[in-house]
Amino acid sequence: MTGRHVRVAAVPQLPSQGARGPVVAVRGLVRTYGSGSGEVHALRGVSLDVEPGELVAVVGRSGSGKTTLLNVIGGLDRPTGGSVRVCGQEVAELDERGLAALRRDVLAFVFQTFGLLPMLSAVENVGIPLRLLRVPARQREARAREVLERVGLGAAADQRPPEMSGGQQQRLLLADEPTGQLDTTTGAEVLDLLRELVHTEGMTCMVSTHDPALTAAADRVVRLQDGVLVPS
Ligand SMILES: Nc1ncnc2c1ncn2[C@@H]1O[C@H](COP(=O)(O)OP(=O)(O)OP(=O)(O)O)[C@@H](O)[C@H]1O
Repeated sequence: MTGRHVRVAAVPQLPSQGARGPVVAVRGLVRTYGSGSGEVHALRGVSLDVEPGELVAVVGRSGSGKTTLLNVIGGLDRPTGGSVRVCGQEVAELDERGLAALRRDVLAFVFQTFGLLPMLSAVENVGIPLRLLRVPARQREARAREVLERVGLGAAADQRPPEMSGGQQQRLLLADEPTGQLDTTTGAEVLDLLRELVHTEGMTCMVSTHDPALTAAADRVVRLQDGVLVPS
């Protein structure tokens, strides 16, 4: 899978993040692609709650609907039926401005590699492709700083992307196979950072993964099979 693209729609008024109840409440979620003989039933009635501060791993075979589930929860894709509430807000009711506000204030996405990993500093993010090429750490950092200087971001090198500054509690991180294409060491680092965000900063996190180490670290594992949740 690849990160599919953002379609943004506006209820800028999001409910208070201090509100009680689950961060994510999914009910009878259906997502069907195409029509007629080409219909694909990616999600066929999924219901699920994610409580504040939980790290939930979504597992299942390739094509079982993991990415679709995260994309619909994050408002990157629209449901065909059912309901998704994030911090009490029905995501399908949000228009472009509302979804933009949701992303700014409540949730963050991590896609498979190469996207910005919100928990890493700018210099670490820029260094990811070099890391995958096994460029040694010092060289990697020097090159990443040079690139940031060149684009006028030298001063931001050690900052994390602002939307993840950690100032807010009860933020939702949706991560689609965050360790999918990383080597074991880098994958373990990302996993440590995820744990830290959830356990010390109180974030709520849903990850889709095929990675047993990530599954083992989760508070709860939910399994998708052909678009439905099955006992894991
Ligand atoms: N935009 C789309 N148009 C048509 N079919 C799609 C689209 N997005 C997903 N699908 C189909 O929906 C089903 C679920 O796909 P999805 O990417 O959610 O699975 P996944 O569990 O994330 O797989 P992977 O582990 O390979 O990432 C698959 O059959 C896929 O081909």
